[in-house]
Parts: sequence; C-alpha cells; structure tokens
Amino acid sequence: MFVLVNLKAYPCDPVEIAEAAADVSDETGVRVAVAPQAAHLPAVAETGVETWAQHVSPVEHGSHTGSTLAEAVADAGAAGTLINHSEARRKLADIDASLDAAERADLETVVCANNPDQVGAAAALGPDAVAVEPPELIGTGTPVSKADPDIVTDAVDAAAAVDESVDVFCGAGISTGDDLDAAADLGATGVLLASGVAKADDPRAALEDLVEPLA
Ligand SMILES: O=C(CO)COP(=O)(O)O
Repeated sequence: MFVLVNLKAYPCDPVEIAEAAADVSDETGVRVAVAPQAAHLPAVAETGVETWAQHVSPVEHGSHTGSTLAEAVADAGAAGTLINHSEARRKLADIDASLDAAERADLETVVCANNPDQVGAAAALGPDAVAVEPPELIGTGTPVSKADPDIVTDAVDAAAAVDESVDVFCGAGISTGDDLDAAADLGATGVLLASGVAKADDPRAALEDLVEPLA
C-alpha cells in the first residue's frame, strides 16, 4: 500500500511531518509520500521523504503567470503530483494537459475523482493512479473504506474496465491502520489522506498507527 499525505493548506509544520514520514517509511518499508504546498517542496524533499506536488498546471514553459510548472516542481524535488481535487476542481481537458505536463517532467501521477464514474473518465486519460474521494467524507474522520465501501469497489471496477494498469487509491476520512486495512481489502493499492496526519497533535504517532498493519 502507498500512503500519500496531502498537507493541503493546513497550518502544520511540513518539515516535521516530512521527517516523521521519512523515518516511518524507512523503519517499516512502507512507501509514504508527502505533498506539501508548492513553496515547501524543496524543504520537504531535503528531508529525504518521497515528495509530491499538490498540482501541476496544464502548461508548458511560456507566458503563464501564476501557473505551477511541472518542470519547476520536478526541479524542486517532487517525484509525483496530484492532479485535480474536489477542493480545486479542474476541467477534463485541463486534467489531460496536466497529465501531459507531468509526463514531460517525469512525474508520477494520481488523478483525484469524486466517484466511480469520474474514476473511469480519469483512468481513460492514462494516469499512474486514480484516487476516489467522496467529497462529503473529506475531513470528517469517517473513513470512506468503512462508511461507503461500495464506492471503493466500484472505483476499482471502473478503472479496471478502462485500463487495468491504472492503480486505484481511496481517500477521505482515512486516519488509522484499520482504515488502511479496510481500503486494501476493498482492492485499493494506496490511500490518500490529509487531516488525520496534518491536523494530528502528534503527526509521527498518527503515521505510525496508520502503517502499523503493514509494518
Ligand atoms: O482530501 C483528502 C486528500 O486529498 C482527504 O482529506 P482527509 O484525509 O482530511 O479526509
């Protein structure tokens, strides 16, 4: 299982979380990555943790003020990028062009989707993975893998029907090892989470608890 921690714009310490994630990953052998704010990518990458961007823009080098250029994100130390999110919804054509940009910069990709239909559409664009995240469960602490398991299995089926090589992750409300276990049982090969770590009093303990079933 891949554990991808999206720090969103939470008022957390990205380097403290990155150091904890790097240690937990080293100690357990579980793949853990952190996606901080773009401005924090170099500091997070410096810790040695696998570092992801939260977004890359659907652009190439050129006159694109305010964009997040895939090449710049890769230069800053990112190995991959999220594309699209319920909290920053993109048009299908822009998701497609952001995937092209990420591929140009050799970034691994996870496209977020709200439901299994969107997972199928996203899988058709050829990302490395799609993540199904029901918006109503995001940030609630109620895990999708328990509250709405059919969404995860339907997402796995939807992606497989389009392209069997696309991995399926799930996210929303994931915070414990039990949640991770439940996600794996439903066919997800990774989890995407945020508040369970970024808002935890002790992010290191939260990460340790999360990966415990895999350690
Ligand atoms: O949106 C998410 C990750 O991208 C999930 O957020 P929570 O883990 O806070 O529910």
